[in-house]
Amino acid sequence: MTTLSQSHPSPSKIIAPNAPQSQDSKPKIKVGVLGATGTVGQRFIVLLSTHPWFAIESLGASARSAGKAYKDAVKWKQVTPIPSVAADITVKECLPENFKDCQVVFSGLDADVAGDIEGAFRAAELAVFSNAKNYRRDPHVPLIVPLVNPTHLSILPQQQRLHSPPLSKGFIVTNANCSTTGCVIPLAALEKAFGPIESLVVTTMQAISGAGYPGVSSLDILDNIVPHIGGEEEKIEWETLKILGGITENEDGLKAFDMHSRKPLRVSASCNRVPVIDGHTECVSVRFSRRPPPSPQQVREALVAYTPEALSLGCPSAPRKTIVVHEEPDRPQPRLDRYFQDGAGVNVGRVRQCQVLDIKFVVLSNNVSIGAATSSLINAEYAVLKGVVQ
Ligand SMILES: NC(=O)C1=CN([C@@H]2O[C@H](COP(=O)(O)OP(=O)(O)OC[C@H]3O[C@@H](n4cnc5c(N)ncnc54)[C@H](OP(=O)(O)O)[C@@H]3O)[C@@H](O)[C@H]2O)C=CC1
Ligand SMILES: N[C@@H](CC(=O)OP(=O)(O)O)C(=O)O
Repeated sequence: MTTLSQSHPSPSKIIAPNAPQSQDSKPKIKVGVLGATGTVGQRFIVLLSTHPWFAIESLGASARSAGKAYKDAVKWKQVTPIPSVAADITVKECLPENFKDCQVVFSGLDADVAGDIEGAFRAAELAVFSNAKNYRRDPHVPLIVPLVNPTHLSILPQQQRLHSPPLSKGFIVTNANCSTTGCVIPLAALEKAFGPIESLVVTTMQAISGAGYPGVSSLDILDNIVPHIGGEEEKIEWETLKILGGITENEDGLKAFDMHSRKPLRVSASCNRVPVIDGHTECVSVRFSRRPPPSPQQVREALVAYTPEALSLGCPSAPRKTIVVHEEPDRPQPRLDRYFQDGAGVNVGRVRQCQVLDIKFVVLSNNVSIGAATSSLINAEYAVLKGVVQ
């Protein structure tokens, strides 16, 4: 259910040139993929097969797939062939003892099972980078969009200390819902340049691949729009606050996410499923706290100038251009723009004045790449560079 376009740029074209030599010259870190046969799992396999720091060691999925060679277990939907480094690996059940040679696991697990499995892997001292929603609301688990708030990793020592027994290497880091991710990256750029955003109204047009494989039935989605995606609007509304909020230290010395460390941001989201294979499009309107608000041209310049720490630090999977701003009146479009930079950045267009709030624009993000697997990878790269994963 993914990536049917023929226009994938080669991953080598997006590798940032500034990855520190010290990491490149070290032995590769052995990693596992949980949910390796799924939509997100397949994207992990493609990205990891050429990764400069990580090497695929183990693959996990359900009991239905366990015991089979990966190439026989997976319904491969990528436009490139199954990478040879993964094709003959025997898929295992998602039990920590099957992943004991890994330092890191990436999870593309179905949310029905991700909670228990990821918790068991953390308890077994594995570093877990998850796409699933299960731990996102946990007050000790960072919810990280790597091009926005990687510094929230600083809560991990507390997560490890509060675990019983305390952990030395195991932890869980989550990334956000794919629609939240696409929206929050331009918002972060705007807040950096112009201060707090007071209100946000967002309407999404979400791709079919967001629902995994086999996903939405063809009879439901062809020639149609489905104006409901269960739980999605609520996730966008609270995840945005956790990501853009700060971390404070309470009187008891414990760190806590502070979703309201700034003037509370009011968010209203409306979510729709549309007959597009990959790429979520979102129509966004914002009101700034600061008066007068920035002009559309100032907004365009701020979006283009946004440079996240993940890029300047040298995370190899960080896109060179975090936000591409289109000038054409009919861009971005999923079919034309979703694979630019291998889907690792976001595309913004139609930046203009809003007669109700201040500014409105359209954002397109690749839900399977920056909305899922690529974000997990950059989170892990950042953690390596910060010495959190050794
Ligand atoms: N698709 C997207 O755009 C995004 C998805 N996500 C999240 O990422 C996760 C994966 O999504 P997606 O790839 O779309 O889902 P898929 O349905 O395509 O894949 C689910 C994966 O979970 C595995 N699985 C299912 N049941 C079990 C089990 N009992 N034990 C072990 N493994 C199991 C499946 O293995 P098997 O093949 O053996 O059944 C498969 O590998 C979900 O939590 C989703 O919400 C987040 C952001 C974006
Ligand atoms: N619900 C999203 C994808 C997803 O799985 O989101 P989450 O990880 O927040 O459950 C979509 O359908 O496009």
